Amino acid sequence: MAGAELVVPAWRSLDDDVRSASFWRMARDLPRLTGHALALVRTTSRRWALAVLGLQLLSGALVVLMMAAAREFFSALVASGLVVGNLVHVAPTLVGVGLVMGASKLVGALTSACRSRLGPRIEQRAELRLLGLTTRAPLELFDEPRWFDAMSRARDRGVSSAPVVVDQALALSGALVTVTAAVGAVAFVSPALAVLVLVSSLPGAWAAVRSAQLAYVSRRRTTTLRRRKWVLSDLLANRRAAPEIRANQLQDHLLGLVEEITTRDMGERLEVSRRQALQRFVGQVAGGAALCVLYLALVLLVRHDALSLASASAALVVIRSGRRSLNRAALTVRTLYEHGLYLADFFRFCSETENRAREEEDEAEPVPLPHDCATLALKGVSFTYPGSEAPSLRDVDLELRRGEIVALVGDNGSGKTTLAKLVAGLYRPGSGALHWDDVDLGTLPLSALSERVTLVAQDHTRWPLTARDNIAIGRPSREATDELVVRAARQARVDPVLSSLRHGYATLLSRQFTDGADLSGGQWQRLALARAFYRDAHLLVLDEPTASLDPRTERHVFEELRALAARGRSVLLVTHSMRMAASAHRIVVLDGGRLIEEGPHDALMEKGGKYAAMVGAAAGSSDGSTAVAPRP
Ligand SMILES: Nc1ncnc2c1ncn2[C@@H]1O[C@H](COP(=O)(O)OP(=O)(O)OP(=O)(O)O)[C@@H](O)[C@H]1O
Repeated sequence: MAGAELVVPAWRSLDDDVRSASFWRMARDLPRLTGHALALVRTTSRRWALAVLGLQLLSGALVVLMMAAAREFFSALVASGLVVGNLVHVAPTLVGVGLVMGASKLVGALTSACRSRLGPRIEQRAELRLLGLTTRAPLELFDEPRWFDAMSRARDRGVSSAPVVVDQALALSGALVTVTAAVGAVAFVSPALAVLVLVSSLPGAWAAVRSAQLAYVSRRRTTTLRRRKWVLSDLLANRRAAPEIRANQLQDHLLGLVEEITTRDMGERLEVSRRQALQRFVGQVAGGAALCVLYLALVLLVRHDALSLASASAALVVIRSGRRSLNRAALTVRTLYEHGLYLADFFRFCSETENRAREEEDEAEPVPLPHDCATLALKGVSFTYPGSEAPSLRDVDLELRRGEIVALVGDNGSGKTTLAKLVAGLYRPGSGALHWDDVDLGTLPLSALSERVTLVAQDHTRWPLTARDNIAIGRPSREATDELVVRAARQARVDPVLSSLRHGYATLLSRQFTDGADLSGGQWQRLALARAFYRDAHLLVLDEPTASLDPRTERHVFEELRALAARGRSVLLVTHSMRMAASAHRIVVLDGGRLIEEGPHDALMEKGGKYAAMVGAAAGSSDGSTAVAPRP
């Protein structure tokens, strides 16, 4: 593991963009990147953004006012000849300076307060937009590495960059207003001095940008390293991995790996700090020299009567704040550019995903699907996962009739889960068609079929919700009465377990939260079944729903399924349990993605083909699946 590299994420392709970005390139791209931030502001926090901009203009006006107030003050001071008795005449001008300074601080504080109102709103907006897309995107996109990578990038960096970009865009506009006001005020008394102010700030700005650039490039270089550390440290503190780590005494080995990685990361960070310190030093020396030149120019201007002493002193006050703002602007541009790239990436991902989802919906006409269905038929269905070469299903013809339990059996990888997912409306077939009676489902959105189906997936989710909600989310649109929830729990034989929890059905099923509880593997499986029973859909697609159940519960669940079938529901049951399969009305055998046998247990046993061989193998096994339950 130590030597293995994780896949380098695609977003590292931005490295070169950022590393090689000159100021001119940034200046060219910035309007486009900040445009994205404005789009977010428009739809979330327009009022606060306008308040910030208004306050920033006010702050610019205060800089000019400061110059005037400081000049008045220094003029009065010079006029007083620094005689103590005359100083009283200086007091009003000093009060003026104090008032402008106070107002300036107040406006600064208000600006920060308004800016801080924006970030959380924007982040929430971006996050909800992303999650809205990830939960609605067609499932096949999750099988496309390129899309998945873009999604991780948008989630990991895009969402958190959104508030940063908005904040930095506002910070930049504020800094530019201050710089313009300061340089304008200085230019009013001496244009040459204004040019000098700008030039003398360059070394500091250069050092700030280079330092940020260094940190960024180093962070990118160590991304893979840090991801490996996260993966490992997550496992070292993970509840599920904890028993295995202890039982197999993996502690020292795993800690050794983490130490190796963190040492490399630390070395890189120390090197960056060293180079940053050097750059800061060079910048400060050059900046100090430039400042000396500036002061010298001021002295010369005063000496040659090109500038009054009062104006020169006032200019000094304003120059300080102008230079500070210029340095801030340089840093802000850097951060804005970097995060702007992530945000642009986020928007690109969102619009591509929206287009893909729209294409999927557009292909389909909104023809209403009859509620009930006598036969769901698959006709010549083939399917290949995105990015795979070999098809997982080949030319499958199959009918699922109302009131029938069909067991789907076959070796590992024969295509059972894939077929179940197609029947559940999660994928469209690559070729062939699905018919809901005489409605071709290819003409409908996939969601039309999902509405009529319930799926218990092989790796069903253990929702960190209360026991009650774990069942009720089976159909969120229905009002979850106690009666309905408990009935579903009883059908899945999980009611006694849930009732005996500390807070009964209100117990949170996650040990990651205080007072939370956990269930055994089989109990979680019963809960997943309860959710399916609660959903009460026309067609139940169950992918190995009893793999973790004890034989008595398995038998009970099968009786429930039979009762559902008697009420006109259809059941597609993916199973490795020959006992369950034998009890189904019909058995379908898949092999290498092809349907090779189909019929009731007795007929298939008589045929002596693949199914009979599987039953024979199970009979010879010690997994307890030798006994074949009574057939319907
Ligand atoms: N998301 C995926 N992307 C690419 N190939 C996949 C994907 N899921 C499954 N496959 C491939 O499709 C084939 C059928 O897989 P499927 O999961 O349908 O088999 P299965 O019969 O349910 O197996 P098992 O009994 O082990 O659950 C396998 O070759 C598998 O490698």
